[in-house]
Amino acid sequence: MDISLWRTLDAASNRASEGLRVIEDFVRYGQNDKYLTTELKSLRHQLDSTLKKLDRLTSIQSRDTFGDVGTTLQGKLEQARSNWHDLLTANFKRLQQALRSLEEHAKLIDSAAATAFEQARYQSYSLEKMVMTTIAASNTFADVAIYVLIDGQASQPVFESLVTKLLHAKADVIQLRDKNLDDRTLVARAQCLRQQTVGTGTKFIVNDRPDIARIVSADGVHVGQEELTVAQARMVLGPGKLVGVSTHDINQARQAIRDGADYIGVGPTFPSGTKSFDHFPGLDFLREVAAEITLPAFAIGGITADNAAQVTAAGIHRVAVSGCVNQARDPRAVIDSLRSLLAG
Ligand SMILES: Cc1ncc(COP(=O)(O)OP(=O)(O)O)c(N)n1
Ligand SMILES: Cc1ncsc1CCOP(=O)(O)O
Ligand SMILES: [Mg+2]
Repeated sequence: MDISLWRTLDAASNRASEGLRVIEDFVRYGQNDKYLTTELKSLRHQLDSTLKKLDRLTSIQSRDTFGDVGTTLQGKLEQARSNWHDLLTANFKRLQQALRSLEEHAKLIDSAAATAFEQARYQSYSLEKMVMTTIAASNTFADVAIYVLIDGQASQPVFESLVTKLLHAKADVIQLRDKNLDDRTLVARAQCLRQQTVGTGTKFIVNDRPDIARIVSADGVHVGQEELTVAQARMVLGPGKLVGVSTHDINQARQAIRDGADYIGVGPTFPSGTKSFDHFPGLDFLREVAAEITLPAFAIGGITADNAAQVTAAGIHRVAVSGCVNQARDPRAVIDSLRSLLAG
């Protein structure tokens, strides 16, 4: 066996492990994201077990750091990482390049190991998407706590007046959710909501209908478990838009992360006057999400200023509400009290 092959495998395996460690440390200590940390750790273990199968001792013995012509060739950008995006991108690249090098060189000695490196590389692409989307979404929703669902109301003027009140109350997100209006009226309401929200800082999401969200240039769409997938919604909406998905158990919440959703709705939490349910994942589900997921999560279902403290006690500090705001004589007062409860 050519010693230069072992030397290459040694260098590439160190590079892969180091890149992966940097990403894992960032997600673990910087983001406190248990789910993503677990996924990264599982890739690290998978990689370690493949490396162990290769002859590790021979590769360490073939190491020649002082004789490595590459140690003094440092790219100008290597010591410059201006933000989390650069840092993570550079380390995912390092990981993926090292895995490709391991794969190609392992082909010369161990085809099973080569296949395992290839699979690890594909997994790293998925992890990159999950990590980058989660961190970007956490930034996008950093100051977002109150998400209000409204229907199209009895007429356009009534609708406009409700939206005006919600904007004065500084609702962070308004979702247009109407299951009864015909498409043309729904588009008209959506256009009106777009005009009223543009430039206000309040995000505008359309429920169920990526097509309508696209027509009116909404900020995004919300889809349920039986509707278009996150990927299909993005295909319709185009790039740079938000896609949220409803989740009712922890596996759906994890899947939403793997699918690249920008946020999740978690619930139903309590019985709701807006929509009826016969199963309530409730506060236990909120606790599960809070314990392992940092993708922005909005508790939904029957939430009011009277029970919001239970939501925060479960570890969730964002809510999606309908009845308690829409039926209030003073929506602003409800939003203000929700906001202070969620901040506490
Ligand atoms: C923020 C948010 N979370 C959950 C839902 C519910 O969506 P879905 O399960 O598709 O049910 P419908 O709202 O379509 O009846 C939501 N709309 N928004
Ligand atoms: C659409 C939806 N999905 C789960 S609960 C719910 C309705 C939320 O409205 P409310 O805050 O009035 O319970
Ligand atoms: Mg839906």
